[in-house]
Amino acid sequence: MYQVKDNKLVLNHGSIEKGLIAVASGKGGVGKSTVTSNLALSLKEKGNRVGIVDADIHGFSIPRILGLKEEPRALNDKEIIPPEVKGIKVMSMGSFVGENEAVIWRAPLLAGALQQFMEDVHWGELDYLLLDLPPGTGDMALNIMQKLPHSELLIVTTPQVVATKVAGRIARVAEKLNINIAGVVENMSYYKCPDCGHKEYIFGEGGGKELASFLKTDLLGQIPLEPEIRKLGDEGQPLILNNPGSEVTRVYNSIADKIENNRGEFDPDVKPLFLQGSPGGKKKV
Ligand SMILES: Nc1ncnc2c1ncn2[C@@H]1O[C@H](COP(=O)(O)OP(=O)(O)OP(=O)(O)O)[C@@H](O)[C@H]1O
Repeated sequence: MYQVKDNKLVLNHGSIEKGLIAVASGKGGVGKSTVTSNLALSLKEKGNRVGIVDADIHGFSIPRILGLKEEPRALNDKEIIPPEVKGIKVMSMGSFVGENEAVIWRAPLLAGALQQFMEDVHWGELDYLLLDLPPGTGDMALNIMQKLPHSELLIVTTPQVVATKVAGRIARVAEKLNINIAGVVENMSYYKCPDCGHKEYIFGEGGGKELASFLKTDLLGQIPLEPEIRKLGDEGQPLILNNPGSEVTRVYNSIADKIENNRGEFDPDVKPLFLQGSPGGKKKV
């Protein structure tokens, strides 16, 4: 699917220079796609070239959140031009798999589509490619991680104990596959009263921190529960572009900074095709 050369992932029609980040969650609905979209924009605002693969076959939400209307364009039967929205190149499985197609049929399609996305899409030179994984530890998320051993796992969870427990499971799967963990993002951490500033921990407190310490990784940030995130997400206007001075934007920018600073090197000895027991794909430097 790609080769590692000069500390880059070299694709047929492009390259990934800094990171292939797989965004995962144990449970659905914790805000994985919202985090993927806003983080992609924050990385882009810092001058990075960013692409997203929406592989969440249970609900393709990236196009809605980013306000993407355009479809990918086929140059011929082997080359695809990805649509671009707000400076981000996006390929969504939704363009290839019917909304009403049964999930059981989608799994094999997903594996084929992912390969096609990596091999046939004209990504050009990217700094980051973010993958919005299907929620949970099911075959689909596993399959993607196996095929992309140079990816790093970014885990999104709410502070709820049950959510962090399930998120922990996917991290352990990643560990078995020797996939590096980029860190944990806690979403919907608290609601701050706009009048008095009091913080209400609606989904409990401390889950993200606990999960990060259990996985020996970093808690990269805690994103508040903010009605504007939902509203703007539904309108295709992600919050960080619309409210650059907000606390939420500040948290996203700080997560993006940490990702930039923790950048490792792609290990050329790891081959893209999964081999049991092969070492992790990105060395920390
Ligand atoms: N911090 C937040 N504050 C308020 N609403 C949020 C926040 N994060 C996400 N949401 C909202 O929660 C809902 C679920 O978010 P999203 O679709 O990103 O979740 P998901 O984990 O990708 O879901 P799934 O993978 O199950 O499709 C959306 O309506 C989104 O706008």
